[in-house]
Amino acid sequence: MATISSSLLLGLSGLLATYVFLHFLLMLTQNPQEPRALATGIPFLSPIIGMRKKGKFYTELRNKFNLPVYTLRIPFMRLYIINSTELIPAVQRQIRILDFAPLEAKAAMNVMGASPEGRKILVRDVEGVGGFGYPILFDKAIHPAVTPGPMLDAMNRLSVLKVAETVELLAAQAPKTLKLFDWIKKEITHATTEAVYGPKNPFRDAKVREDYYKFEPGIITLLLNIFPTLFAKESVQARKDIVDSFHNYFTSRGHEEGSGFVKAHYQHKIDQGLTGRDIASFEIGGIVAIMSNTIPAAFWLLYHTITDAAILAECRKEVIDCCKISEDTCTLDIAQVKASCPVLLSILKETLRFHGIGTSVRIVMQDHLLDGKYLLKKGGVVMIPGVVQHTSIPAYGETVGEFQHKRFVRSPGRKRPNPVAFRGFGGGSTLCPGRNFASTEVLAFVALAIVRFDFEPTKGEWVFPTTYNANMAGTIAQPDHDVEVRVSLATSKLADKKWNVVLSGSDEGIQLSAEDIR
Ligand code: HEM
Repeated sequence: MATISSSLLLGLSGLLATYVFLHFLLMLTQNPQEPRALATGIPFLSPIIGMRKKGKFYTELRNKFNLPVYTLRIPFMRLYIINSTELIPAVQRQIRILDFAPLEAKAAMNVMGASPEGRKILVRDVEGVGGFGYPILFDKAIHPAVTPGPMLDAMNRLSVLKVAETVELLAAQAPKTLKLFDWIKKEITHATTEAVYGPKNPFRDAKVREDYYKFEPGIITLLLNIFPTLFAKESVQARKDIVDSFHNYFTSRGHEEGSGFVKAHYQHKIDQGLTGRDIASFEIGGIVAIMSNTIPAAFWLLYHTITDAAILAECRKEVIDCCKISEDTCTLDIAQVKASCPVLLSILKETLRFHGIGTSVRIVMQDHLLDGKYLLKKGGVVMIPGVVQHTSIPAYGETVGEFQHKRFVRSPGRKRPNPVAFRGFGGGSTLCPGRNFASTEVLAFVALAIVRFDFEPTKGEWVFPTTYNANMAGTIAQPDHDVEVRVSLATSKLADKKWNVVLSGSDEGIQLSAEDIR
């Protein structure tokens, strides 16, 4: 008994000594000018434990301490968490001091599975740019292809055409019971990849589609490099198979018949010196960018539009008002939908706000005094959790916890939400370059679905899907379970018309981020 007690005592004293040591280590290495360190209960470990709560961890700390910015200390790393909307522009202005490129290069290395030569290209210096030239020059290389104008119109025209074909096919089969998320995943994958990759689209092969869906859940394990061959075995194998298909695509010059986007991306890879299978490996990043958020965004936009009869009626009217009706044909120009359906557009933004789980990150390249006040130390990571902004009462008012379909409709006398607090497409140097392409596609999809069909839940009532298990690699949470619906043709004066869906050219983008608002 005496032996047990003394061993226990020894153990407890050891624990206490470690605790005291870590506590002092944290205090002594935390500069008073740095943002205050929080979650220090168990030094260096409490933040890791807290992060298991995902976004809730950051909103709880924001609500409890109400600090503009704070520090989380984890082993060998400082995380600076931004709460204040006003500090975001100060972070985003320091493009190379608070830089995403080194993190992007590291993430790309782990997720894409490039060769040693490809990895070197990701991090090497480029004349006139400096280190990490590959990710830094990437945005510039693809900019013309994804910015409003003829190249983007051509890519979007194809995606609109594919979406219209999907809707036509379902109209021919209606009434029909289907699982909403499953259907959207299939159809958005098809429309998006056809528009980007053209007639030799590797995603036409069902095996490639299945490989992508197997690959996606392992992204975080790959990103953090936690023994991926052990813990993300299926993902690693699926990635290899996707790379094989894309290697064939590029070697048979499939990209030459694809969009301006895939051509520009390919040219960037060649200009930066990539060769062989690395050209296909690096495409993994492009595939994740075009797919991971577009599918859940389309699902939630449709879900929020069809589950409330009043909202559905309002949105339907907006879309029908855009239709040009001749004797037997109904022509819908999606450019008109983008310009003249403010409620539908508002639901898209509210969807991205309400279901947004993304975090913008930057690495501190040299000691920096943020906003002249807060010391950020070299090597630290700045994080802007979208969920903190999206639940901010100062930015969105007391109704912030509700889904308000007209929140983003601009009208005189109504205070508009602070645009900087909308992080659906990120912001600053990492603002999503695909936002116009993706938004046009999902708006077209939902606009057509709601004018052509009625949706009824087979359970008799709508059961709002939870998102507890959402994959944190995405920016929009995926639903935990699917929603089964009975789809029938909508009864309206347009029901027996032939549908002609077009996209006229436009140099105007949609106002999707603070950067788009002039
Ligand atoms: C509704 C669908 C989409 C959403 C919600 C979305 C959102 C985002 C967000 C939040 C980021 C990160 C921003 C940050 O870290 O600050 C991002 C990055 C990116 N997105 Fe999207 N995205 C979507 C679709 C697309 C599509 C279709 C494309 C391609 C055509 C695309 C291309 C990219 C690229 C290349 C980046 C990386 C930018 C960089 O690191 O500089 N996205 N997106």
